[in-house]
Amino acid sequence: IVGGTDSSIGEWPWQVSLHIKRTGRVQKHACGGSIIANKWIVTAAHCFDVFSKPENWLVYAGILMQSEINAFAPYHKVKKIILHPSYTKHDAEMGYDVALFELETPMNYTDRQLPICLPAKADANKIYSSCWVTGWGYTEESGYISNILQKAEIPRISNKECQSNYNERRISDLMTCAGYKAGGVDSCKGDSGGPFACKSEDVWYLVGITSWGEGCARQEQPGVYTKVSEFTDWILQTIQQCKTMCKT
Ligand SMILES: COC(=O)Nc1ccc2c(c1)CCCCCCC[C@H](NC(=O)/C=C/c1cc(Cl)ccc1-n1cnnn1)c1nc-2c(Cl)[nH]1
Repeated sequence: IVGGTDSSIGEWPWQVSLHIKRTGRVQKHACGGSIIANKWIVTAAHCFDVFSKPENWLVYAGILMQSEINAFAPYHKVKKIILHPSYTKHDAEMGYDVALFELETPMNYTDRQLPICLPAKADANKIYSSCWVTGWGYTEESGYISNILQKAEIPRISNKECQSNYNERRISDLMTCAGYKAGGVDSCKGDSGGPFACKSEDVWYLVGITSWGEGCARQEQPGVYTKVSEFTDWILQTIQQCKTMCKT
């Protein structure tokens, strides 16, 4: 996150850090993700373009700092990775950039690890009071992973305005954009897969999944997020849960 500030413990309890572990190599943070059920994480499909085997992934929940991750830190193993069937590999800019992780063991909820609600399809054009991006990604375009989870409030912009900023690409209705005209605040490398969360009447909804952008925090180059309300049906069908949205 560029232009953000440090989060506090339990501020974003749905945020997880997805680590890659390859034999003979040190594991490292690769993507963000969001808890939506005790066995299910939602993230970006492009996170698996390179590392697509479940056994290579470790899920860390309930943490604020990457330095909390050591040999004794608890993590969840991944049983199954489900990519959206319409996602095309190495092409997040075409959309459908959404994937589900099924955990081998269900996590127990604590005040540091809790699910975020999915927006209803009917809420596709809902106006939210405030929207935030969070993640351990680079804090500068050519930077490095942040130790402390960063947060930044970023306003959504219309797809019309977003399309005008990206005229050589197609900003589809399955995407939503966020950014400041002057730039300066944005998601960046290592944040992808993480949440773009918006609050409405004291309930937080997963409105977007961090997907792509042209550089980080550049002016008139907003961040592009998978529009979750367009995928809520697919997500619920895939995790075979009843149709009720979570209501806290
Ligand atoms: C110490 O550990 C590390 O440094 N880890 C580690 C650190 C970093 C990375 C990895 C590992 C690779 C993950 C591979 C799959 C993921 C590949 C794509 C991914 N993209 C993003 O996270 C965000 C993009 C993005 C999103 C929005 Cl909304 C706006 C602007 C964006 N940017 C445009 N240019 N930069 N950002 C990425 N992630 C990384 C890079 Cl490098 N690129």
